[in-house]
Amino acid sequence: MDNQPVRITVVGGGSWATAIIKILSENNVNIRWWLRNEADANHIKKFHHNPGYLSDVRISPRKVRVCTRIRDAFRQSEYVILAVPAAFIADALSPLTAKDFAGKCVISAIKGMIPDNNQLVTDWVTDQYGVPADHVAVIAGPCHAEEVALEKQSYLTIGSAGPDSAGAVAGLLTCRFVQASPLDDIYGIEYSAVMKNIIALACGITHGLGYGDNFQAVLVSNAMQEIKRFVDAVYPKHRDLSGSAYLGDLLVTAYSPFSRNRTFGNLIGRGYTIQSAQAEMKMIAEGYYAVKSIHEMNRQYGVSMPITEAVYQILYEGASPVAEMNELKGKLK
Ligand SMILES: NC(=O)C1=CN([C@@H]2O[C@H](COP(=O)(O)OP(=O)(O)OC[C@H]3O[C@@H](n4cnc5c(N)ncnc54)[C@H](OP(=O)(O)O)[C@@H]3O)[C@@H](O)[C@H]2O)C=CC1
Ligand SMILES: O=C(CO)COP(=O)(O)O
Repeated sequence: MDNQPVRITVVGGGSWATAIIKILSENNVNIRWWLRNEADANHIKKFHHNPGYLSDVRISPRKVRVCTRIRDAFRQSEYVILAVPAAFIADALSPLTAKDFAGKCVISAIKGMIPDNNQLVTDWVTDQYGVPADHVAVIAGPCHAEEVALEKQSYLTIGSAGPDSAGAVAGLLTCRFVQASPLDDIYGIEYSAVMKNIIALACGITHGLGYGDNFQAVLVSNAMQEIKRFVDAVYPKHRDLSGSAYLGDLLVTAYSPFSRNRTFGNLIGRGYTIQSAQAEMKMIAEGYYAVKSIHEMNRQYGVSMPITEAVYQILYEGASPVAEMNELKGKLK
């Protein structure tokens, strides 16, 4: 049996990248970890903790080599995991060419869209770097980095077009406290993951405005139908949206105090401006960017999406959260 460690590149220095490294490090791996910040990289090399995110997580120097030059991080790896918010991934990978990706399986852990052209990250990777579709996968499922840090039992779903690569990636991400399973609905999973962030913003906004659990339950059930309408219109396929990669991820993001999107929405509902909410939160709420992409995409599809539209109006058209949610109230059942 081949006992060589699996060689993996992880791109991103935030909470999800740190949590993924913790999961992977439970297995027989050799990780090259790229982060942009030189001071953070030096701190990790010296003290074996990420100073900015999940700083309780120990980074094993035996398994993880930290790099700030992305080409170094890509050298010799079999798998590349992308975990930088979608708005910054093009910038992070800009020194690379298709040659750097040759032969590698690329896995997006990003739950957002490329804002410049409203593209899914997996499609963008294929277009930009020529990675074949059967070498691309996504990491999905209801899983907050903070709970991974605490080793709380969690579940991930690995989506890919080809079941073989999803199975192999699921094996790498299964450990004492995480169970990962493959699923062959890469686009459905990816769009659902993008959209649940928008819904979590709506949950946060309404919570901030003083709406209660009764309203929230109706909001989330209507949201599930809204996600289904959109995903079925964009990528029709028989899929069971009650699975944990869809409904489970919507629930955890809509209700968990760890959610970046819910927290951002809550600040908006409490009267913060977008700039002050962004300044208050160190972390990135993907839904802020995604709602613009989905709104623009929906010009083509014309799907009824009252929740997404309300969030868009509040975040991009200066609509009052009170008035917008008052209007939404009448559209839910
Ligand atoms: N956190 C979670 O529980 C989960 C997150 N995800 C997804 O993972 C992705 C990453 O999110 P997450 O780790 O939470 O984000 P964080 O907010 O924790 O970290 C953001 C990361 O982005 C980097 N960054 C910020 N601005 C730029 C820039 N202009 N150029 C390059 N890098 C930049 C930050 O670097 P620096 O520190 O140097 O500023 C940091 O490494 C998102 O798509 C998210 O939806 C998915 C599942 C769970
Ligand atoms: O996707 C997530 C949990 O599954 C993380 O969501 P937030 O970015 O809102 O924290």
